[in-house]
Amino acid sequence: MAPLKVTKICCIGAGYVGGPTCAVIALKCPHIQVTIVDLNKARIDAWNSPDFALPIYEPGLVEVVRQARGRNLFFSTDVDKGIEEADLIFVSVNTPTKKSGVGAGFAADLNYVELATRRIATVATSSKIVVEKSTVPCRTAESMRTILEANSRPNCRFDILSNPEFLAEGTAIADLFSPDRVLIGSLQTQEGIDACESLKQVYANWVPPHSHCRPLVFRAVQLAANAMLAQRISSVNALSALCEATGANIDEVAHAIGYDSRIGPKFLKASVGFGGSCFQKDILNLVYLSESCHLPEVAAYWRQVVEMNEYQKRRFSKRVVDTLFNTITGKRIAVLGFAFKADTGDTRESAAITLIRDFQSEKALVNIYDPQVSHEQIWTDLQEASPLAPLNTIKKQVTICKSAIEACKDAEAVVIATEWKEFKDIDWEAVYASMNKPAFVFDGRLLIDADKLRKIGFTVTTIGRPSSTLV
Ligand SMILES: NC(=O)c1ccc[n+]([C@@H]2O[C@H](COP(=O)([O-])OP(=O)(O)OC[C@H]3O[C@@H](n4cnc5c(N)ncnc54)[C@H](O)[C@@H]3O)[C@@H](O)[C@H]2O)c1
Ligand SMILES: O=c1ccn([C@@H]2O[C@H](COP(=O)(O)OP(=O)(O)O[C@H]3O[C@H](CO)[C@@H](O)[C@H](O)[C@H]3O)[C@@H](O)[C@H]2O)c(=O)[nH]1
Repeated sequence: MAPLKVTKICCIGAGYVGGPTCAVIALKCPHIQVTIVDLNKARIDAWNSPDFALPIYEPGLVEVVRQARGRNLFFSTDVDKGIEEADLIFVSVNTPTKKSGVGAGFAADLNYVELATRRIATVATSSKIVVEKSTVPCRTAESMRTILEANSRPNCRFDILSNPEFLAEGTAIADLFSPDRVLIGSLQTQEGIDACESLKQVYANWVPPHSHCRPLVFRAVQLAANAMLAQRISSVNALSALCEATGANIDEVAHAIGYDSRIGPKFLKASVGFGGSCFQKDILNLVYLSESCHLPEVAAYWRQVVEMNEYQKRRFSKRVVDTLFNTITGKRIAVLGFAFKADTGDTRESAAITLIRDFQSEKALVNIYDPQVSHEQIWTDLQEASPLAPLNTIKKQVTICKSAIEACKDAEAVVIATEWKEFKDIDWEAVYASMNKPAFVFDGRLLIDADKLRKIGFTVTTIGRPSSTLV
């Protein structure tokens, strides 16, 4: 039998991966009906909102949804109908770090994957290709297969594929339009190979053959890729501490290192610490996998990447306090940026959350501005970071502002926590005029022209460079 030609796709999970990924599939494959389903009604309503106020901010996403929605792209809370109608189903649900039980704090919580799989088994009355898109540990496909086969109806077969997603937030649409690679894993049976071919044909609508559809040999490849990327940042951040202590400049060091073609120039930007929903979670997962395989030295090696990241955040907060004459009690600090990186509204594991919690515990007053993160999200994150403090108490210390200029007014210090381009172009003369003196700027993202700001009168502290008095 020839491989199935996919005509209807369902994606379970309308989040940062499921939404953009399947919206792009719909755009590029007008002959395929794509339905993205989620249990979260508010999220689906936002995807369907008449004014395209989508639940996710991603450059280029609105344009994609605008073209495909209502044509061959649909968003729905009717999970069962989506499953029933589809011939290929992406499982793109969240896999957060487990909070309790065996592996708490390290292992991935696979409960959402299992629930989605069980739902497919319960609802499906015809054969399906089920694609594991979420980041999951090795052998999850086998578990899914066991659940599906144990519960399937007669004449209903399920072929399971692994197809990890490598998009980065902020550049998701560009990454999806031109992926570096598409990996697909399947059983090496004729049915598995055919299912793989069916998914390949979907991607072949826009991904050039040289970059697509390499067979997946090791499901942990995504954990490995993320661990290597995060390790690069922790390495450069460790060097940034040395640069601050010795009088070197991390940007110059990174630039020089990047000329070595074996190292390359990308992902060498020192920062206040990496964030996002993936790096920490995936490394902790790798630590767990290493420990489960009785490889404690390997586990310790990867754990150190996360510890260095925590150290980097702590070090930065301490530098702010030290520079402001060893106390920030009652002082107003403007934090510019709350998202974990620029061009996203996502705040998961954002370094800004840790910095603000540190400033709060030093009894500072904090003004926050971010161009994309909702106020509601900021309050939720701050409450989660300080669970013992009532929200009202937090609100007495923290103010969310409508612009960077407003946040900086009457502040003693400005802290750049996210590299939003607009912070580069602020009227820094006006900011200086509105601040208390001496006016300090702490650049946690190597974003601003420190010399220009010093000329205006600011005392500038930049990650990976010695303090201004030494420059
Ligand atoms: N965010 C990224 O940049 C990124 C990139 C690559 C891979 N990943 C991986 O992709 C997966 C999804 O990540 P995300 O950031 O999109 O998560 P997310 O939390 O933004 O979205 C997951 C969605 O799944 C929904 N969901 C959970 N269980 C469901 C069920 N049984 N039925 C229907 N809907 C259900 C949730 O309501 C949520 O809206 C994770 O495994 C993650 O590690 C994420
Ligand atoms: O030189 C750098 C590059 C990144 N970062 C920080 O690292 C974090 C992660 O950035 P990035 O990797 O660009 O974003 P993510 O959306 O987390 O994407 C990562 O995680 C995804 C989920 O697994 C993968 O699909 C992507 O390939 C992988 O890059 C952010 O806080 C960045 O600010 C730095 O500090 N310095």
